[in-house]
Amino acid sequence: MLMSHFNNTEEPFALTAFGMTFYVVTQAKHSAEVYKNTETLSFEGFVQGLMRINGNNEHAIRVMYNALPSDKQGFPNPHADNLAIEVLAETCNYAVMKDATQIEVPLYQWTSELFVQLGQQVYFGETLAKIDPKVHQSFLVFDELIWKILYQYPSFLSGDMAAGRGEVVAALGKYLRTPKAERSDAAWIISAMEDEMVSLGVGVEDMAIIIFHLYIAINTNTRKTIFWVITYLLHNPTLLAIFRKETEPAFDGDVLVDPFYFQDPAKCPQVDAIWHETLRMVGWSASIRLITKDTVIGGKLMREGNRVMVPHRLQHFDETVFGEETHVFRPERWLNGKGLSRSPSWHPFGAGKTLCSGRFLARYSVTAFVATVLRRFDLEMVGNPQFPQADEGRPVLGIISIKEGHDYNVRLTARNYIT
Ligand code: HEM
Repeated sequence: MLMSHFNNTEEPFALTAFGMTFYVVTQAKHSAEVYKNTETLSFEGFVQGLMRINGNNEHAIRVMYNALPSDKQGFPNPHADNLAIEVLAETCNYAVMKDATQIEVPLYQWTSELFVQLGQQVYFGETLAKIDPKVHQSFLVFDELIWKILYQYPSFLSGDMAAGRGEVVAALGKYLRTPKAERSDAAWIISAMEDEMVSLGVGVEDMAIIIFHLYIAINTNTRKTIFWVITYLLHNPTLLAIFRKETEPAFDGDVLVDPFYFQDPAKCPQVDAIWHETLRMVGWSASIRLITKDTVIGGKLMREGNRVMVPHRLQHFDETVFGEETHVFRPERWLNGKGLSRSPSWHPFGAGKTLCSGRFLARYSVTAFVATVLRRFDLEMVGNPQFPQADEGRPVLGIISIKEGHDYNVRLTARNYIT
């Protein structure tokens, strides 16, 4: 009902929920005004609010938003881990091992746990998992309940979310107290952020919360995108075969030797189309800005102190832009040469100054993961599960979760044709 209300509305309008007013901007031309206006509409204001809710003190927030030193060095170079049946069985105690070549796992749980563990290892090395082997699970408890923060639920109703968050922040605190020499396998960005925060006088407790926000950014959306890509492929075996075939040249045997191969739409047009269509179907990105001074957008006066929201998901279902039946997963809509990915209505990663800085890494890691799984395993659904429902009612910061009880089992069988 809310969606149809939005769809029928051309001009920005105000929505008051839980005592807070949001101005909602549904038109691409008006959202461009929002992104361009960095003077009176602030993304930082929104994120700082999040930092406060998650426990950062004012000093830490202030120093994090002062200009940083300009002499930064290069970026880290994350790599993917190898997958094997034995590793799978060892790393997930819920997996049912059928024999030496076959295993069954609940797909959402498996992709989430595995990917968060990989992300954690790439950024924090081995140390964080040694400090708390269950930290990735605590994060997932928090991450599935993050909507309670976005809805500003009172603390007496958010104990479960806060407990998950508390465990991750506590582990990060212990990590930061561990002598640096004992965690030299951390990615450059973690180590550099820590050095800069120390030099700015940020205490360990605050550093842990700040790094927790990075942990969220790294892990929340990629794990879910992997689940949805695999789900769409499993429900369309022809497409799955195409994905596997197109990514084949990037492998030597079962080893991924050229992950950049399938980032190129000219070499892998179908992978490109599947990536975009998945983001379109399950992306719930909405840019939110704090209004720091009365501002007019699309002829509507927006009052200082409130927030303006651009719900990109609505624009992604606009049939005048994306073609017929936008509620149906149809990757071919991206193959029609109309340059849809450059459309002003296409914003799965937000836009403007705060466009997601992880968008290339996200595509790289999701496609590398899915291609590697398909290269090494035959994948099939166990039984005949219904298509999992997306939990559209709960806000997230990017990709939609599944509704509770909608996870389903898949069987992975090691492929033995590989040379
Ligand atoms: C499919 C995966 C992803 C999606 C859909 C996604 C989506 C988004 C969205 C919608 C925003 C807000 C932009 C705005 O309001 O203007 C954002 C911001 C951000 N994302 Fe992502 N993201 C993904 C993956 C990642 C990854 C893997 C990383 C890090 C490794 C990352 C790091 C960030 C950061 C640091 C910001 C804040 C940018 C800023 O303040 O300048 N994201 N992302």
